[in-house]
Amino acid sequence: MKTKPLSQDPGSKRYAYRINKEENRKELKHVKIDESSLVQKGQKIDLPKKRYYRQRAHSNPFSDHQLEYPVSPQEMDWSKLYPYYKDAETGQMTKKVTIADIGCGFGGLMIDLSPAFPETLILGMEIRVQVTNYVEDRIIALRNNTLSRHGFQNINVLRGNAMKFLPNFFEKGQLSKMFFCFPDPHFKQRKHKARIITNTLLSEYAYVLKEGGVVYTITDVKDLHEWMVKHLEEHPLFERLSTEWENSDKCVKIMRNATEEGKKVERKKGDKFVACFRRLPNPTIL
Ligand SMILES: C[S@@+](CC[C@H](N)C(=O)[O-])C[C@H]1O[C@@H](n2cnc3c(N)ncnc32)[C@H](O)[C@@H]1O
Repeated sequence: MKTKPLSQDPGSKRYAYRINKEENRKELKHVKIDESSLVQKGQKIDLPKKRYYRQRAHSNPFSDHQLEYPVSPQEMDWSKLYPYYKDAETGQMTKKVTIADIGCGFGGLMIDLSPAFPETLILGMEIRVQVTNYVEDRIIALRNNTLSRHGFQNINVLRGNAMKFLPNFFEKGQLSKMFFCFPDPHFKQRKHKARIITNTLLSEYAYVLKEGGVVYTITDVKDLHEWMVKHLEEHPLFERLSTEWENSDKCVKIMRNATEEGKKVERKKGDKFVACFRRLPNPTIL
């Protein structure tokens, strides 16, 4: 007889934990947590525990996942993700997302970028369901636990496939920074097409990035680093930034140490290869 995975077995601890967190998430995901909300009154929300959100290491970016996405950026209701930035009178957002962490994993980068860019909206996009749920729960807890100083209102996560739907979420030239931290290496040659940096995808990234915007990449896999550098260098709308630039940029510093994968590499004393590229101006068409 086939046994149910732990996450679906009503008797398991993980099942109970997930149900409990899901109810909390449903209630708090889209609300502006403020002094009047129930969770206030000095109550802290525990940070989520990763072990209850386990799922497969990879999700096929070519599968037809059941993903929600807007038909165009104008249809996207950002106030659900950043309720703090919705103008109460006009109902309009006061800011747009300008930093994206592509394949954000467990969200460590956003959490460190949040106080470094307190006036900027930052979005993580992640394809795996349970990992996205973890980041949502982490942000709910952090927002609640730093209520008095309005902490972490400027970050959030979306479940989405960045290889398919970025132009549905972002207008042309909307982003100023895109991060690709420790992307899945897809080692085998026949899997290279699943890498998140390819010629075609770079044109989409160039579309959503503003002129002068920056693509940040970091990986511990030398072959992937060389692949990303090669494709970015070959693309007419990107130019590599110097090592001096990298050493003086605060995001590079954060990116080296903030992400969960980066911390793993650090513990194993592995290499970290960094490459950053500036989005060049569009050529004038004569
Ligand atoms: C190796 S992990 C790195 C996570 C994080 N950036 C870090 O450094 O800790 C790569 C992540 O990218 C996500 N991912 C892969 N392809 C994706 C896609 N097409 N769209 C969104 N996320 C994707 C994976 O689910 C995984 O969580």
